[in-house]
Amino acid sequence: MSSDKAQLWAFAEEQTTEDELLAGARAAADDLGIAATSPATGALLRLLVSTSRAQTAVEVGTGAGVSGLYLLQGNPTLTLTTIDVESEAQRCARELFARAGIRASRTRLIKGRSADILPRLADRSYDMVLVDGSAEEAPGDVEEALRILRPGGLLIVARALLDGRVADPARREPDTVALRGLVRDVLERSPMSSIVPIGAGLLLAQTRSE
Ligand SMILES: C[S@@+](CC[C@H](N)C(=O)[O-])C[C@H]1O[C@@H](n2cnc3c(N)ncnc32)[C@H](O)[C@@H]1O
Repeated sequence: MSSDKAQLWAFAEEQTTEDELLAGARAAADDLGIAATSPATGALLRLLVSTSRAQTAVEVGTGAGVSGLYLLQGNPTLTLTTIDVESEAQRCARELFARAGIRASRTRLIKGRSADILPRLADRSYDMVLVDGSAEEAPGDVEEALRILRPGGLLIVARALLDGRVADPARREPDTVALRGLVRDVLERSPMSSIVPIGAGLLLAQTRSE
């Protein structure tokens, strides 16, 4: 990355200030070895929920709840279904949502692997799906996300550029290869799509309206 680009990226990341709740959740994620959504990415997620007036969202990768709280802040009537394999992470997220004053009825935390849980969710039922679990499982998660999204719904893949690795053709690790293929595939398939180099990269695609 040129130093100009690095400076731009750092500037964008520094513009979002987080309150004590989010800062505490970020520290809890850190203690668990979980990379929480960056502040600038969180702010964009919140804005996307708000502007799209999403009512129903699904998240793969609850972590300690950082991205979930940003989503929930975007619309006071949003309900969030969030999936993670780690019960300790979900315990932190549940506490965070309670401390933030989120009514329990607005969240459904499901412990399990995305490949087992997503197939149980109904077709064409959700306004937004955020995929932020394992990079190698992201292609399968995206297929399920496209099935459960309603027409005109929004698919978001976090960490889609794995920081800079996806953009570097010399990098051939399995997770890098999986995400490189996924980014290309989603951008080709969806006329309403974009890759945003914020945080570790955010891939956005709107499903076709009917
Ligand atoms: C990058 S962290 C998510 C961070 C979270 N979205 C945030 O911003 O705070 C990835 C999370 O996905 C979970 N995970 C990884 N693979 C998964 C899978 N296949 N199904 C469900 N959860 C998974 C991990 O346990 C971890 O908590």
